[in-house]
Amino acid sequence: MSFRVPRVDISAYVADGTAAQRAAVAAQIDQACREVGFVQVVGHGVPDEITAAFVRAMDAFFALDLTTKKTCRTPPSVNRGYAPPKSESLSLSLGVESANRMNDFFEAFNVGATAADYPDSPGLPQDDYAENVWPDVEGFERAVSTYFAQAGRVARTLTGIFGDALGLDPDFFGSRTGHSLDVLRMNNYALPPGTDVTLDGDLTGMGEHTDFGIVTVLWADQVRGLQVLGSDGGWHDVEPDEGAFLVNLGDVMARLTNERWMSTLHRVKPPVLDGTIERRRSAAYFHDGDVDAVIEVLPSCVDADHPALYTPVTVGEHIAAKLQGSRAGVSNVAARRESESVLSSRR
Ligand SMILES: O=C(O)CCC(=O)C(=O)O
Ligand SMILES: [Fe+2]
Repeated sequence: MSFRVPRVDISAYVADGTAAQRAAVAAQIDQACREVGFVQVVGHGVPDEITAAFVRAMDAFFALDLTTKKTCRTPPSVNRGYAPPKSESLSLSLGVESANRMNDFFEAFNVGATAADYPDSPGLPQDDYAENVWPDVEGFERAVSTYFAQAGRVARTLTGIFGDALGLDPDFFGSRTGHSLDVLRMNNYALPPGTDVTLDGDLTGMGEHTDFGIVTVLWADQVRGLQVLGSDGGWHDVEPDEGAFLVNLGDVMARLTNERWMSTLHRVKPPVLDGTIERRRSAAYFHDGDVDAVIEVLPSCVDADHPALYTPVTVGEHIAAKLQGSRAGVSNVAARRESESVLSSRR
């Protein structure tokens, strides 16, 4: 069976679609989430100019010299600012050492929702809703913030569809995402000119991982590199369709649905060309949910044949354990179910 990421047009939810049109979208999303965990989403309504200006801003930042970029670093406990190449190891978010004991070579820049963005939720923990650091790049903050708002709007449209697809109370996601921990991670997979990749062995752009939250809205250029683990046990190259966002579910959805929906393993291995890698960029918007929202298996997803696979956890506890792995290098021992699937994919 060939691997394919289904394509779904969500415009019935972005504009005023009829009930029948929306039901058809929800049914397609349900099928994609059960079978693949990744979806090519079109009809999202994000204007091309906003994405193009965002990508230009991202390029301008990554073009700065390393010393300048490093002035935008934050401590590992704060998921903001610049992460230099090899400072993170995504497979440790699952409690698995990277296959070659090398950290991931991507560099990243993170921005996220701050406490000030949620004036109706006083007293949010400062580390989780930290202030952003902005580089001194003309127009960067405006272009990135504009895109951030659009990607967040798409993520919230998607949770509306998820609620319908799962037959939940219309307020289910709204009441768990009023002060959602949202982060936009801009990724640059590039090596300094002249790096001989054969010396570095089996190079990892970004180690195998599942995303942590509810849903991820990914923009990526069309350079190959992203690979998704199929139900056949093989890794498959996936690129976003022209004008589409690649959307995937994170662990919060696997927990809620008792794995009826999939938080699918993926990794990045940029192609090697003439002894070095071809540069690749992506930007992942993570919509994770409120830090204090309790995530427990939906009663509708449990029966005699499907006992609950997870105990309740707050979004904050879950994300903190994951970030301890990827950003601070402390292997996540709580991710037993996920690490088993990584290890079996290596056999
Ligand atoms: O670069 C990509 O295409 C994927 C990035 C990713 O998986 C992530 O940032 O979590
Ligand atoms: Fe990811």
